[in-house]
Amino acid sequence: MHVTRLELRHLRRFPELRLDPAPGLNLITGDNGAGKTTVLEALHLMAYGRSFRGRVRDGLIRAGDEALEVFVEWQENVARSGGETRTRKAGLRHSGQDWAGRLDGANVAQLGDLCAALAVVTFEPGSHALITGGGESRRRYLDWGLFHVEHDFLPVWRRYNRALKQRNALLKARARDAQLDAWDRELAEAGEPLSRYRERYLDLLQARFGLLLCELAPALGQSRLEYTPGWRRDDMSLADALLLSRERDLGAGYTSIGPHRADWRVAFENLPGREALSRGQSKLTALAALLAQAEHHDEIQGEWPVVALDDLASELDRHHQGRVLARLLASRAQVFITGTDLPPGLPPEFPVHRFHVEHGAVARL
Ligand SMILES: Nc1ncnc2c1ncn2[C@@H]1O[C@H](COP(=O)(O)OP(=O)(O)OP(=O)(O)O)[C@@H](O)[C@H]1O
Repeated sequence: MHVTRLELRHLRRFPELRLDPAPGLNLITGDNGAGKTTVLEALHLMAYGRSFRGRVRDGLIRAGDEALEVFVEWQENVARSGGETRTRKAGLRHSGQDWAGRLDGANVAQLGDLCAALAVVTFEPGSHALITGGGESRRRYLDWGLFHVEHDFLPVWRRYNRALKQRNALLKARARDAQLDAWDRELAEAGEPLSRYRERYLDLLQARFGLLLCELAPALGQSRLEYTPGWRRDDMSLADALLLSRERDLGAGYTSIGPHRADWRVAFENLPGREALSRGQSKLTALAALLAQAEHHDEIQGEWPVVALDDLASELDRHHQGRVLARLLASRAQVFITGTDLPPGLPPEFPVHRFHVEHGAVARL
């Protein structure tokens, strides 16, 4: 899949901006504060419904404006049609309170519909949190992959989250057992398959992740991805676990166990745990996880997601940059890289499409 047009309005410093990227490697340069990251942020916003730099109400909308708008047009392979492509278009308007989305000319009821249509893998300065941060980003990682490769996943995910919201509201209101029984059943019926999807997906990434990490950070040795379901699944069903935790949950006012508490971790042969990773090593581990996901997407969907690498040169040394870029070039993925200059790890023979951001505008070099 590759983006052919990206337009944004009232996003951070830009009143408006349009970028017509090429397939392959797109390099966006500019001075500090020029707005390079904002361009990737716009793409990420469309693909995830959120920024990687905080909430919309925390300054994503340009000062003095009411709402931001992003428009993306992209080409994607039509699955199993022998190389046929189609053009897709999505638009998003966000005021901080309300949002409205359009996909291929029609309004969408859920932001998730946009996220499921446009696949973007983003690696940015905060991406090490995937390995060293809290479990939410790791659950989101699994769910993102599943949205894109498993058609039946989204309804299960929505059903689970709706049931969780209802159960939590009832717990807060200290509802009666009969009411809670119904939502426990619903939560368990959605939560069991949700958990199996996630575990199987992580398992499918296992081999690719191991190879990528060996290539990117050989000193870390062998590694394994390990899943924890969020309740003692080996001992009991989710329905039983919910019943067992009901008293405690009524006291706390929220559901303390279940797939919304699931997590995964990387177990290293040569290290006691993630705490022993250097910052650079945790970045490389996160990158291996993201690239494993992108490769898997390619295997299932027949094409790579768009890859957005923010400030690559400050994240990786030139040796690692070179390896990552060589791998991406071989994949034929569309890649966006931002930086104040050409990344030092970029081999001179690489074909690159260059853009420069300056004074609130972008120019093709
Ligand atoms: N809500 C806002 N309204 C107006 N301007 C904003 C707003 N939020 C951020 N900005 C400005 O927009 C720009 C955002 O820059 P961005 O982080 O995209 O730059 P960059 O080129 O990636 O910079 P760096 O190289 O320093 O990482 C900055 O100049 C910032 O001051």
